[in-house]
Amino acid sequence: MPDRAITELTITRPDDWHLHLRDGAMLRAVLPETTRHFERAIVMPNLVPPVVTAADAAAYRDRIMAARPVGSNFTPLMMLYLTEDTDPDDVEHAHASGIATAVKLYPAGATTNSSSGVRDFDKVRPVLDRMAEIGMPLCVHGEVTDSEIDIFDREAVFIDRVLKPIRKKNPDLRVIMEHVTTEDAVDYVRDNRKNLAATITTHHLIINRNHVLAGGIRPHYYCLPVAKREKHRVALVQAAISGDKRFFLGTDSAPHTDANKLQSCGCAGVFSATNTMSCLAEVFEAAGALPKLEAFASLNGPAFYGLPANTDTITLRKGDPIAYPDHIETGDGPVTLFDPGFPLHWHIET
Ligand SMILES: NC(=O)N[C@@H](CC(=O)O)C(=O)O
Ligand SMILES: [Zn+2]
Ligand SMILES: [Zn+2]
Repeated sequence: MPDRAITELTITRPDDWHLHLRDGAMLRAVLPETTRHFERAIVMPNLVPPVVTAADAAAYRDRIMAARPVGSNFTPLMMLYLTEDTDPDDVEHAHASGIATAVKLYPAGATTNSSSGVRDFDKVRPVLDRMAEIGMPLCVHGEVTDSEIDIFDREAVFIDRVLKPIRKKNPDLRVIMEHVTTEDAVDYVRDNRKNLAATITTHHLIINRNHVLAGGIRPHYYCLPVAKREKHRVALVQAAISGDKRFFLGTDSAPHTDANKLQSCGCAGVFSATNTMSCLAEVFEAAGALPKLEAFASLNGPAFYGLPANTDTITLRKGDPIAYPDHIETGDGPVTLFDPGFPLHWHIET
């Protein structure tokens, strides 16, 4: 039953546990879209070249801080991009000095700018062992890259072939499966109580693969992992609204210019920073779960990362449909905003 009776909701200010801010002109254009509603975000390290060392992360953090809008208290939480050459001592230094919050595992070739990622998972074992020892979380893009595995099966196969062996060898490692898209991933996280959590994106709560492919190809809905069947979207919504502490928001807002999206081989990524909170309010309202939005967007993430929840709040108020822009301008060209396909009535007051 939808929550029609609730028209106003005040929640702890949310955080985004999976965000792409890019760099340079794109960073300057997209950062205010996140800082308007969010207090903190885990910033993905897949720049070109990637953010690999503690020094890279410190320099990138400085560039983000310098790009913050005037008056913003936004805190970027930095992440190191795991390569086969990553030095465990540098990772420990980044963690101990507060420069980096987590490490990101991209299987080589799995997604945008992942060519420096991991091919041989045994080569990164010393880093993973050290992370388990010091309590530093590992975030994973959970898709295998083998060309013979169907793209719709790559997440489920990754769980069996890569994630299970890593977690078996390293049960103390805290792992976050990023942007889960399948019932299989939801079940795997639910069945494994210890040291495992998952982020869910806004768009995967709203679109299934028909939205991408039926009645014409929709490049702005193309992202990785690619949206799956409707039953998987429903499983993601159930996980998000459950209040289960192991599921939390990571928007995976991933800006690409329209020029890079709209071509014969277009980039993967959905840009949703601007309207994410309004979209989520619609999803939770439709599911009769508005009171669970705070756990998903503001409480479960910091709890898993061992950080305090924010002390500030935002208020969501239901009103006339909001006229969000269909794109934002950046120095690199326009970036199209995620279109949920339904009107957004929830205004965000900060
Ligand atoms: N999700 C995406 O489709 N794209 C992300 C990369 C990622 O998170 O896998 C990007 O950097 O553009
Ligand atoms: Zn990813
Ligand atoms: Zn991402």
